[in-house]
Amino acid sequence: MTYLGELFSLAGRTALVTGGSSGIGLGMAEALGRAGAAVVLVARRERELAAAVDTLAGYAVTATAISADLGERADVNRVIATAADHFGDIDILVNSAAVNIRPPMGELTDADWDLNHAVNVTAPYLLGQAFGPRMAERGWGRIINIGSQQAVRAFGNSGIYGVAKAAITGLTRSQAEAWSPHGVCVNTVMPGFVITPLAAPHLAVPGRVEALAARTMTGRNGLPQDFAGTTVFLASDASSYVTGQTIYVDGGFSVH
Ligand SMILES: NC(=O)c1ccc[n+]([C@@H]2O[C@H](COP(=O)([O-])OP(=O)(O)OC[C@H]3O[C@@H](n4cnc5c(N)ncnc54)[C@H](O)[C@@H]3O)[C@@H](O)[C@H]2O)c1
Ligand SMILES: O=C(O)[C@H](O)[C@@H](O)[C@H](O)[C@H](O)CO
Repeated sequence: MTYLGELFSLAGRTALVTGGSSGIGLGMAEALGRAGAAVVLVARRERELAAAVDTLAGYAVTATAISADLGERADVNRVIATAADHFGDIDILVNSAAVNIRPPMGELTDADWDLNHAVNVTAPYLLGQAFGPRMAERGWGRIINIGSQQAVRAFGNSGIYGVAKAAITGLTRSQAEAWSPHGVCVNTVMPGFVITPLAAPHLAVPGRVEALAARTMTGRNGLPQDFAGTTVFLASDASSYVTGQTIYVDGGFSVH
């Protein structure tokens, strides 16, 4: 194998990507698959999942899908119980599924809070609890949790989303402390503003997208493919001494 292959190849690895039917998760799944991993996508809608599997097949990526509502604990448990049936044990876990519930802070309901936490925090926690120890037993693994610049700043009407994203950075550090001694690296990727379906409310506001682009250093908003390199790095042997970290992939948004 070439030097770069030894560092970055994911051949023989299996990755599970939540939110893999759309946006950043789909971009990450494509990157993992094109670097050699077999990919299991988890999201709610079967039609979108099937389309994503087809898209990945176009890049010769081996992929399959599990339809599940990660806000429902029974569904999370089903994912945990069946994930290895497809391509074997999960070596790489990417937690990208999330919801952003946007009423003004004072108008949020208890149900909003519960859903926000179920999808954005509890599901990543439960999946980590299931797969992290198994990776540690096998002596190799990678967990990539998706945070957000909203972990460290208020941003529009999505206050409890920021609470969840701050929790994700803490979860990452605790998982890293627990499993890094056994070859499992755990990191948070922090997007800035990325053009995906989740960002639709911003896209609908005239001038908003341009204003957000101007707040980056690169002068443009993010796209799902901007996460490819960081994802392959964090999923591969190349990152074996990088763990517990909060890694911004945001065109400089967070430091501008
Ligand atoms: N787009 C941005 O600007 C931005 C910025 C910072 C962080 N992020 C984070 O990036 C990640 C991906 O977001 P995106 O922008 O690609 O959004 P997206 O809407 O394109 O994708 C979200 C994915 O999560 C899945 N999902 C949502 N609720 C689910 C549930 N209950 N059960 C199962 N799957 C569910 C959706 O099916 C979809 O596949 C999220 O963690 C998000 O918080 C996005
Ligand atoms: O940090 C973030 O998660 C983003 O900037 C978000 O606010 C999104 O861009 C948008 O709101 C879609 O959720």
